[in-house]
Amino acid sequence: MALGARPFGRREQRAGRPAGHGGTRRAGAGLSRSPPVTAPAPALLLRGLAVAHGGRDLFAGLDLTLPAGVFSVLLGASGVGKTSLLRVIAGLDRPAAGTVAADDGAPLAGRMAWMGQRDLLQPWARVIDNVTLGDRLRGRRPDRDRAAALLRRMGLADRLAALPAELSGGMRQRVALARTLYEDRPVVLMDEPFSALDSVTRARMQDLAAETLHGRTVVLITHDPLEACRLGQAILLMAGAPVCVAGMTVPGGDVPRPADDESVLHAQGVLLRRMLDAAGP
Ligand SMILES: Nc1ncnc2c1ncn2[C@@H]1O[C@H](COP(=O)(O)OP(=O)(O)OP(=O)(O)O)[C@@H](O)[C@H]1O
Repeated sequence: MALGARPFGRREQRAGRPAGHGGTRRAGAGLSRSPPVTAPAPALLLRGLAVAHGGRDLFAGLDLTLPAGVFSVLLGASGVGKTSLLRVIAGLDRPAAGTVAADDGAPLAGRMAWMGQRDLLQPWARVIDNVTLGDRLRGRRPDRDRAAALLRRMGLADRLAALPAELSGGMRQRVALARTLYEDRPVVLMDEPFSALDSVTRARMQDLAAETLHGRTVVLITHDPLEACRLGQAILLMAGAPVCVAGMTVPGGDVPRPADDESVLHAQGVLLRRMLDAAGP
């Protein structure tokens, strides 16, 4: 299947089905400290976003809709601003202008889980306690059985009592992924969540994430076109300064798509070509 793309443009690139308009919310409210919820996942409405670092405009008047209940995958060259955008969506950074809102009009605070590039594991806490850390911070009783089940599915059944310093980089990343999935939020923001994993483990964790996060609004940053084509239900390529976003046509089929599917392999090739073109000579 051909992978098309709309031309780069600074204004809205709508990815996925239309969504009703809700109230606006200024980013900066911070990530959740409230109890986990299992609730309908909203679309994310980014309107007029402006972000600058060191006198350079990363975003200027960026409008983007991230559709409800599906995986949106962000790709783009190193330094283009993917993490900066995700941090603004998360409310960790405040944009110079613009808003991030849910299309259902309810506040996003309390509905998001965040997995950054750094695993942020607490060095003194054992693996299972790192996974349930959010519950303990909120004064809730941790569900250790659920945490252990997640860790077992991640191949870490024999590491529940280990300290982070006793783990490999890939193991640490899986613990951080388990912590993110454990939070059970309708909106999940993940910055290169599989980057430290070998190919087999990566494919397995992609499968697990697709299954566990089915129906959630997921925004996932990756440098890997195959990952984008396996998981993406909206695939967004960022380029330029200020950033333009191009919505790519996604391969057909449910996610996770098989890595050896002909349409996935074709789409991966087309996407890589687009990334090379966007990077310039
Ligand atoms: N807190 C900050 N202060 C100053 N400059 C920053 C800050 N955060 C990011 N930048 C700059 O903004 C630009 C975009 O950074 P960002 O981390 O968003 O890129 P990225 O696309 O996620 O890159 P990568 O793929 O390498 O993770 C870079 O030039 C970076 O140096």
